[in-house]
Amino acid sequence: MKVAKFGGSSLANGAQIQKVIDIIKSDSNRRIVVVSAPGKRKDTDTKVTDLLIKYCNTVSQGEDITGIQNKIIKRYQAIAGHFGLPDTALEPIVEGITKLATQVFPSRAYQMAAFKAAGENNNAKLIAAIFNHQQIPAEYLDPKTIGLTVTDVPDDAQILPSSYEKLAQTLTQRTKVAVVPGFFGYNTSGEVCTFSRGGSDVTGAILARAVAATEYENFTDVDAIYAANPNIVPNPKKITNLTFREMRELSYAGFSVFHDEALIPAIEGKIPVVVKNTNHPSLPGTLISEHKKINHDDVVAGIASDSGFTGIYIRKYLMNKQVGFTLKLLEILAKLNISYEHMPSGIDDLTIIIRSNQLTPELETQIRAEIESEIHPDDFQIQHNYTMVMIVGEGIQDRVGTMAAATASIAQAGVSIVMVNHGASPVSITFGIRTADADAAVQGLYDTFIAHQPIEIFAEKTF
Ligand SMILES: Nc1ncnc2c1ncn2[C@@H]1O[C@H](COP(=O)(O)OP(=O)(O)O)[C@@H](O)[C@H]1O
Ligand SMILES: N[C@@H](CC(=O)OP(=O)(O)O)C(=O)O
Repeated sequence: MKVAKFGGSSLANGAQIQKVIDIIKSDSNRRIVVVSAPGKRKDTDTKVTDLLIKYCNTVSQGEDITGIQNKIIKRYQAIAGHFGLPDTALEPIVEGITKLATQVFPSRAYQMAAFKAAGENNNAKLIAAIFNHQQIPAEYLDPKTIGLTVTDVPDDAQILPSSYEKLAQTLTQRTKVAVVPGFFGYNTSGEVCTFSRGGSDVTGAILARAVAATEYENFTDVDAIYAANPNIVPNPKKITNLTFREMRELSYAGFSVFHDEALIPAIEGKIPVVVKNTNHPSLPGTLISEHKKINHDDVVAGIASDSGFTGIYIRKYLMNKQVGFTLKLLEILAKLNISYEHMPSGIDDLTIIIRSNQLTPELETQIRAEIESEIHPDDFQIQHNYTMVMIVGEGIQDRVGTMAAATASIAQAGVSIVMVNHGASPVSITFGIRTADADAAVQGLYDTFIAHQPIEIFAEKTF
């Protein structure tokens, strides 16, 4: 059995959904279909999820909702119209979207989650109706009915491991194609909680693990995963094969084509993931699996970059002799509910790198005050606008000369490196770069490691 997830770009209008129908018809193993909300029809368009966020804000502010409500309903109407669906098929969708405005929620965060989730939920209902209309026996399945229970975090939920058993029971041995909305589940009290943005990939991976699928197919709008973001490097090379570890690092560091958290269920269940193009489904795409054949000339599989990081820099002489120093620092962050991403350290210096979106000006003031009073640093700075640039490849750690080639190529691009994290992961090296310089660094690394392979590797050394 295969689980096929279709992203917003594959479901943006009737013509795209026709391609989805053809894909489902062409392989009877595709039994579970996970759908996103309708995405952008062209660059200047707005995703339905973003329209729903606006809708929720308009409701909260007590403003006139007619315009935004109609805009959302029209997206579904246009799709239904393309397939000549009867009005009765659209009624529950119109009702669902209209009802949101008057529903009462335990808090603003749950309200926003329910609005966002309505994008995928109504699309799944509509697509199940279209499948049936096109003689594909299909049924819409609510994440609540199938047992997709998640942690109680309205906009960044995680699957509860105990869900897998119920999901396996409810999803296997169905005679019809199951159409499941991506992006959300329910907490144990029955409230909608979404995954983070792009999280329909996560739903697909969870269901694939639950049913021990032979493959998790992730259909999108590119022929493969490229060795660098095509919005940064023109015409990058396609990647045929990646390991789970490589993909996890690349998606964490900015390969937005596949959600980084979606790798976890795939890794746990050893489910091969294939990223394919809905517009060219006969192309092989990129296979992500536990192992891959290592080509010794390919030191680096991909180069990713992600902006939006902040460094908290601390210098404290004899930090290395102080028992519990780092613990004290991390306790301050934990108390303020801040998680960290990286923590490179020297003898007297330490930088904690966090996602900038966790900070508010008030929190920053609080961090400053707590660190000054608890730690008494000799120097202390909060530095914004970091971008993490990462080179990723199996065996990178063991190839003598990789770091030298990487730093030389960043230098040749005229970029200075603010931070390096090498050795923590056996498959990646991370460079902290000023955001204004990040694209130049990515291009430089791409030219060295991907465009002009093979690079000179002096030897391979393992422990
Ligand atoms: N390394 C990469 N390879 C391929 N696509 C990438 C890469 N990095 C970023 N992307 C972007 O990811 C997009 C696909 O992801 P997304 O927009 O979330 O699709 P979907 O709507 O199918 O979920 C591509 O159109 C591309 O712009
Ligand atoms: N619609 C949600 C979830 C998602 O995964 O969408 P997409 O498949 O279009 O990236 C979002 O925009 O975040």
